[in-house]
Amino acid sequence: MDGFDLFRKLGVGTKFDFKRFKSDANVLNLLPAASVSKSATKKARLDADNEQQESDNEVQEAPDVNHGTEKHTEEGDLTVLQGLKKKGEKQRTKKSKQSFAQMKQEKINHIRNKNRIHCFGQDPPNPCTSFEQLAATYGLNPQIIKNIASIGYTQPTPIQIQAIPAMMDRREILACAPTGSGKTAAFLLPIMHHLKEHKKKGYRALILAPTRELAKQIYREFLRLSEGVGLKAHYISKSTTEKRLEKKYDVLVSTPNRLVYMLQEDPPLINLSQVEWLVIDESDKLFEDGKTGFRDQLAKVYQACNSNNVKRAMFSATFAVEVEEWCKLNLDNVLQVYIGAKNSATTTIEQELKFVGTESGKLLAVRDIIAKGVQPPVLIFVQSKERARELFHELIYDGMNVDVIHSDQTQEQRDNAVKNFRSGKTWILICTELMGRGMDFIGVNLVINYDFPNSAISYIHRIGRTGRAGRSGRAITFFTESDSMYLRSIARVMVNAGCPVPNYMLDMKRPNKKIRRAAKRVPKRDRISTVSQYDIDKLNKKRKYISKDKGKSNKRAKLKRGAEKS
Ligand SMILES: Nc1ncnc2c1ncn2[C@@H]1O[C@H](COP(=O)(O)OP(=O)(O)OP(=O)(O)O)[C@@H](O)[C@H]1O
Repeated sequence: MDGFDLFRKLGVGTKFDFKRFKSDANVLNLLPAASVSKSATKKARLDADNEQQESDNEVQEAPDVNHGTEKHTEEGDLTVLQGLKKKGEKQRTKKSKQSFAQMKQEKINHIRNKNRIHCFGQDPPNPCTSFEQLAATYGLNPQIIKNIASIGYTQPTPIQIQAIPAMMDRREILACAPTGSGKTAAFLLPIMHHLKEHKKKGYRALILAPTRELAKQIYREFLRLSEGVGLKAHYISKSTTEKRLEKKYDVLVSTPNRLVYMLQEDPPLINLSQVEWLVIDESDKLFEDGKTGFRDQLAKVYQACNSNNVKRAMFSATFAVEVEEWCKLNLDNVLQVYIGAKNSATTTIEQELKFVGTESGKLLAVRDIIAKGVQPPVLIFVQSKERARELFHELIYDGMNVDVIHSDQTQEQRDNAVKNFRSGKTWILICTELMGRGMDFIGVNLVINYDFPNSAISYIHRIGRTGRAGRSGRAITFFTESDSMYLRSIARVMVNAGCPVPNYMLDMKRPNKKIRRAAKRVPKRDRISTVSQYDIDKLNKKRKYISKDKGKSNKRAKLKRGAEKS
């Protein structure tokens, strides 16, 4: 066994620093030969450089390479070594860069998979998994980071992880994430970052929401997150009509209706030409046509936001194909961010369907649920303001701590209803679709769909008032035979969220187009009353008869008086 063989045996699994132990290598005849093949040279070079990432085999192979027959001078060998080193260094840098990029991408993919983040669009920015990382990467104001911490947000939610970096990069986005998953902060934080400080330029960001209550809630969240930053936000209430207010604020939160009214005044009461960010919350709702939607109003607002550099962001818990198509056509290099499956309910909600037979069965069922004990606050959804009033009268008569909110009330009444429910003064709030979207009442434990929702989308939003921000919640949906044709779509939402549903509901035939269209209209239902519909009809008939009779006797009396006068 010669010196080389001995070296080979002992050197298995070790790395040899040729530079440091050059004289030893020389003695053992281990220095590389100039005539070795290209690949062999590369291996030798990598070993010589004591590269950490090299495999043991390669190290083992190195002496073979050096086992040349040619004799060299020490200087010549050194030159070769240096040349090899330079070449190898480049390759190594390239290789390590590649493997670093690959590792980084794997990490990013892992973060996205773990948080069920799906991105569509060119070059999605890297997700940021902590608020500190946002500060480090984008220079988010430390005061905002402080505010986030004092509110109690310890880490970003999945939509915040991906949508905040996107908006920080000034990307136009379409974002869909489940109810209660923190979409509001996802768009407010980047806006605050871009606007930086108060400027007397007029509104630089506009946020639209379908209801005044939601607009006010977003405004309040903005105040909380931007405290001490100096930015000024304004929420348009009915009384705001003064143009001079404009320069005082940086951010405007409004409903489309109110804004369009102000834009259409002559001269317009508001100027939106400075708007840099336009955020549409509940975008699928605002894109709806007709009486319940805001599509026309939205078009007018777009026209008014006529700055060249306006960026748009759409957020909602539910997805509509029309919105996606519009965004693809009209937004610049749009990035679509979806969390989880599209149009799915939050998985922290325990969902239940309850067959109640008839309309009167609903009243019995709701009384029964409450009598068995519920943990307030509780929200009860009905399909119309008339029914909200009717149910309210029934439950208040039972002595329950209940209130009602609907669009026929004054703004003050509505504000009080929300305030009392938020503060815990009211335990049960009866509401219409008005409260269905976006409202964030902390800790709603139970949502009762007294009237069956007329779409899966409406269902997802209604039940999404509970189980927010990772909390658990419960939703009970009453149904009668007349609701059976819409059962299938709700049952599917439930199954997708992991809730048990009887098979027959899933096997039901999909209603045809005509029925689906009809389903969009509010179905006619019997009055909500302890007195049966039969008795109500009988009572109404009797009332009619009495009033007719009264009319007759009044006529007779008049004639009698006339006769007496003459
Ligand atoms: N990072 C966070 N950590 C903890 N809680 C958060 C975080 N971000 C937001 N929240 C809280 O989560 C709740 C829901 O947030 P938000 O109202 O923005 O939900 P949303 O996704 O807009 O829901 P919806 O679709 O119903 O409008 C709020 O109470 C909010 O304060």
